[in-house]
Amino acid sequence: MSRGGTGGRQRVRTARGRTAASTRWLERQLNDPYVRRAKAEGYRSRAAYKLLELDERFGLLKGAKRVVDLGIAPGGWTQVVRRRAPGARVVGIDLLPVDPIDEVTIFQMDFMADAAPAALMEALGGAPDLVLSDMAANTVGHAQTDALRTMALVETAHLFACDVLRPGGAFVAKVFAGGADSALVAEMKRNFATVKHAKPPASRKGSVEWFVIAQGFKGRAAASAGEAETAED
Ligand SMILES: C[S@@+](CC[C@H](N)C(=O)[O-])C[C@H]1O[C@@H](n2cnc3c(N)ncnc32)[C@H](O)[C@@H]1O
Repeated sequence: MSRGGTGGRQRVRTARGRTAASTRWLERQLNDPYVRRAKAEGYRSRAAYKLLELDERFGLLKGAKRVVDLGIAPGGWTQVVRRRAPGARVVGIDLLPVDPIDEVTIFQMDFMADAAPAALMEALGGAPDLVLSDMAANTVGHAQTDALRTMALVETAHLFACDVLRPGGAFVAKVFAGGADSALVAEMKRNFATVKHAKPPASRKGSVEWFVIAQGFKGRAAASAGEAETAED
């Protein structure tokens, strides 16, 4: 009886906490110029502006013919790709369902599943010029665990990119807490001509989100040589 009573109070407190959090979220949405712009310009998410800004700075989409979008939902980044690289073949994957986007193949699937890379590549029909990853692991509220889970996604996305990109291609991934860890950056530097970190203006100042931009893929031979070296270390 007393346990039930305490649980009841706990539930009320949790529900109140949730209501306060959703009120704050709603206020932030209403005051966010990127949310208003996304609505006016027909983008599904404010995240679209992050890719637009990264593209302005790094010229990622110029001439892109094949693009993979990891963590595509709800589709803002892919809309940017479709507008900036019309005619590009785009495939995307997400745990969540995504409303269809013209001429884009979308898998509702875990990117970490063994079958995911082959499914993406079969639908793409050739080596991509660009692999994008805006994936973020669902947070569990424990900072270290959350960072590790997101880093696992970035590492897997990087391995995938090195397996499939055409030479000269590029890889962009969301990372947390100031950047990719130093071992991963070193690995990327072996595989790409340039590796930079950026925080586009559309990325909320208070968030720990950054992006790593690796351009000029050196080709699978360089990537495999790096793997062999690491195995011998
Ligand atoms: C920030 S959202 C992407 C927003 C998107 N770039 C846009 O512009 O609309 C991150 C997405 O990554 C997805 N995600 C996280 N882990 C994933 C996984 N293992 N496989 C596939 N998608 C994943 C989440 O479901 C979420 O929809």
